[in-house]
Amino acid sequence: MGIVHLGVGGFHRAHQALAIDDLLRRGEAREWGICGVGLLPGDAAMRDALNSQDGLYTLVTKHPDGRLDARVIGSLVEYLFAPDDPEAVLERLADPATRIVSLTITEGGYNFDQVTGEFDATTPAVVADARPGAVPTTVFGYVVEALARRRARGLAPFTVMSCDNVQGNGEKARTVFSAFAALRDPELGRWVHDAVAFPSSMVDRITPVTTDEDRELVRERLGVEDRWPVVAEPFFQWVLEDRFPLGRPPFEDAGVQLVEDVEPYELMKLRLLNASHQAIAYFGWLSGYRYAHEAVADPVVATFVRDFMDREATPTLRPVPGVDLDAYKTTLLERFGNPAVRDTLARLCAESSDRIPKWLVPVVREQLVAGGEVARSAAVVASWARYAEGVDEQGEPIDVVDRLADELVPLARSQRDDPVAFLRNRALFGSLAEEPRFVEAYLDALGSLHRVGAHATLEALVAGSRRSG
Ligand SMILES: NC(=O)c1ccc[n+]([C@@H]2O[C@H](COP(=O)([O-])OP(=O)(O)OC[C@H]3O[C@@H](n4cnc5c(N)ncnc54)[C@H](O)[C@@H]3O)[C@@H](O)[C@H]2O)c1
Ligand SMILES: O=P(O)(O)OC[C@@H](O)[C@@H](O)[C@H](O)[C@H](O)CO
Repeated sequence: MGIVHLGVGGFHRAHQALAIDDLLRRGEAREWGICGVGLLPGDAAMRDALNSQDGLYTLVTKHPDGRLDARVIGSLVEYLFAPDDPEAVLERLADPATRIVSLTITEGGYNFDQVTGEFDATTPAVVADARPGAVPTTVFGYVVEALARRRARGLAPFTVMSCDNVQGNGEKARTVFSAFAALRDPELGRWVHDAVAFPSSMVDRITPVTTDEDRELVRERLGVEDRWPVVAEPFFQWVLEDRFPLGRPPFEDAGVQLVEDVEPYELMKLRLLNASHQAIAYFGWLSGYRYAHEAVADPVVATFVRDFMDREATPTLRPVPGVDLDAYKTTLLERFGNPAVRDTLARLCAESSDRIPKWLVPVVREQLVAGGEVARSAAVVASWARYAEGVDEQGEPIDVVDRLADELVPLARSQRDDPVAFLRNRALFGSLAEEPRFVEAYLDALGSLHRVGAHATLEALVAGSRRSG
């Protein structure tokens, strides 16, 4: 087992585990099987599912015309649930056979301040993990204790490969893991910073949450009783920096693009795909849709999203080697529109406070500096603020799933009297509430959302774009 993966959710099982499975089938990655690890209490369900079926599961690829491909993935050779036996996880990480530790721990998992980009050392679980002799509970505690053990044993550090939708995910991982290590010991912090490789990557495959219908589909069509299959769209992309001092699987044989500089690809993906998901999510929900494909089948939503991509996101990108951006954007809308995938707007609306600041706010900042357009980005932020009120346009409750919900919902409700209230949250938006051009567009959109609702607001924005050419 050469890889330990932390955060075995849907995405890892549809992406990296597939790539390794491809290589194993070709006989090319025998020493690169994956040990999956779950760190959070909620991962007990994955432990039970995977361990009851020898780590095997079904990956179902859903094509837009309704065709399905299904295969059993066998690259997860072991699964450890860390709360059951923290020491077993630490020793698996410290084992000389472990050469890569990969991560899909979500954007929030990196625990950094959204404005300064610095590691947040005040989180209670982090404070606890930094104490001498602590039994870890966080990703920081596990990875850094394992690195410290390797160092003490004269073993080279493993490579930490982040596969999360965080810009500069490798560098960000270096920042947060070395900052945590420095809390334990400044010298250890310097060593983690300098001696550990943190390649960055761009990863892409829309992987919705598995539903009971998916389980039923696997049972009916394939005759397989699978406790936790995973479903995904056909599209697969992985662009990776080739910095693996202890070696790596021959990823290129599994369709991975190995490049010197992943940043142009990351910016393209996070600002065109993920930020557009945010553009679809709240406006879509408030307009009465529940699935991404339903929302983009509405020409007003699709035109708004394409205008956002063309006029606000694209001007902030760098040239992307070998990519025709126009075709990329057209393909994105086709992917969002795949009716078979049934990606829920609820998934896209969750954990907004970890997504909007990371994907959309950087677009706004760059557009403000360059004198570019910001009206659509401002409207997306306003649509989140309206959604965060927790009540829809019919007076029905909205389940706001966000680690900051307790703080954000009252703030959003107060904006009926104080319209800039939500935007003044500096931890999320920095100084955006002091940018007159942005604030004007934001207040226009929020006022319109309150007066005429989400769909009419989008119609006006789209019509405004046509008038201004
Ligand atoms: N689903 C997709 O379409 C997709 C596509 C590309 C990239 N990704 C990346 O993968 C991440 C996970 O997506 P998913 O669909 O697998 O989600 P998921 O909910 O199925 O799984 C998330 C996993 O991350 C773990 N996790 C969450 N917070 C953590 C924390 N603070 N510390 C340690 N572990 C933590 C959970 O325990 C779980 O194992 C996304 O946040 C994104 O960065 C997802
Ligand atoms: O999973 P998250 O939190 O990074 O974001 C939600 C979606 O935008 C995301 O999962 C996309 O579906 C994915 O990034 C496509 O590759």
